[in-house]
Amino acid sequence: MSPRLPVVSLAAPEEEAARILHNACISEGFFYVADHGVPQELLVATMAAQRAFFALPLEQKMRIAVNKYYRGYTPMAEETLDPARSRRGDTHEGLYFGRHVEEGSEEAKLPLHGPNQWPDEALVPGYRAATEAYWEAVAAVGFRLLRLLGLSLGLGPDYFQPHFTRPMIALRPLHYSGERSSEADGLYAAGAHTDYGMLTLLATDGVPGLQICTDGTTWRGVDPLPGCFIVNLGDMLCRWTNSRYRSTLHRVVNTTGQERFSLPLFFEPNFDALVVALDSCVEEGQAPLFPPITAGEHLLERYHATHAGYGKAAAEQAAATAVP
Ligand SMILES: O=C(O)CCC(=O)C(=O)O
Ligand SMILES: [Fe+2]
Repeated sequence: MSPRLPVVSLAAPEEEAARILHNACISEGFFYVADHGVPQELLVATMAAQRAFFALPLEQKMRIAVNKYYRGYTPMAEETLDPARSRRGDTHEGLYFGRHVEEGSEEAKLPLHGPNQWPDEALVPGYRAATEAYWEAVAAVGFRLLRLLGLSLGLGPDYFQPHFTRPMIALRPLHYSGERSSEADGLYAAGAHTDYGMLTLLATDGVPGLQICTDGTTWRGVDPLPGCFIVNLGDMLCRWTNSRYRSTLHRVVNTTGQERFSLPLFFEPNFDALVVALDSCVEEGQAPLFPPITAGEHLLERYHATHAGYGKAAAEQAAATAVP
């Protein structure tokens, strides 16, 4: 059995939790978060709502197909997370929900910002209420982790806060089909990838499938730990820390023939947050490994590379916001 990932308890004193977090971030880049305060009933209700939504006929789901703000439904195989190794799209469908941004507002001119699309209340009663409550509760856990991240880097608990005043937090309920993955056929539930952003907070329905690769060669399964989130770092935090903190390669492989549901929440900064290597992470006399980039540009680049439907939506949005 592979050694268990580190556990960061949010009930521990912050300095102690930050130490454990630091060690996890420089080694596995994946860890569990315990004592997070999100009620189990809320998780259960949100999972049940997703099951009900994904069970709808495709035609109903397509009524809220992903829009130019990148909110809404993405059908099976729309995403290919590892185009180099995949021969078909990944065997999952999903939904994107972000922070609500009013249509026509200044903020809605930014790519990825706009109103969410919700399924018809009559078709999936309680869906919106559960999903919104879950979004809020898990985003709050993200803010707790943000304090610990600042502390873990010796920058103080409030260091990252100013970059998260209009955050691009996105919840993405996922449904994986029961189709078995096959490396030989280039078929994955979710192809190997690193996450794009800052932090990902994941809850699953307990069906195994998530695997991580920390040494460049071997894959090991990450089992869900009851009552905990699985949290990992994305490339944005890797850039910010000049690769001190790791964004670890992971994938989802269906070895059981069972369907699977998961709820990743991508905890991302403001669109215009400048992601530039922290001085404390760059050796004297050395150049940073990555040029500065805004969080928004970075995310757009990455979404573009993996989503079939996204190029069109992004182009539409860019054309709509272009200054003549
Ligand atoms: O469903 C999972 O276990 C992982 C999903 C994932 O890696 C992602 O959405 O980025
Ligand atoms: Fe991921």
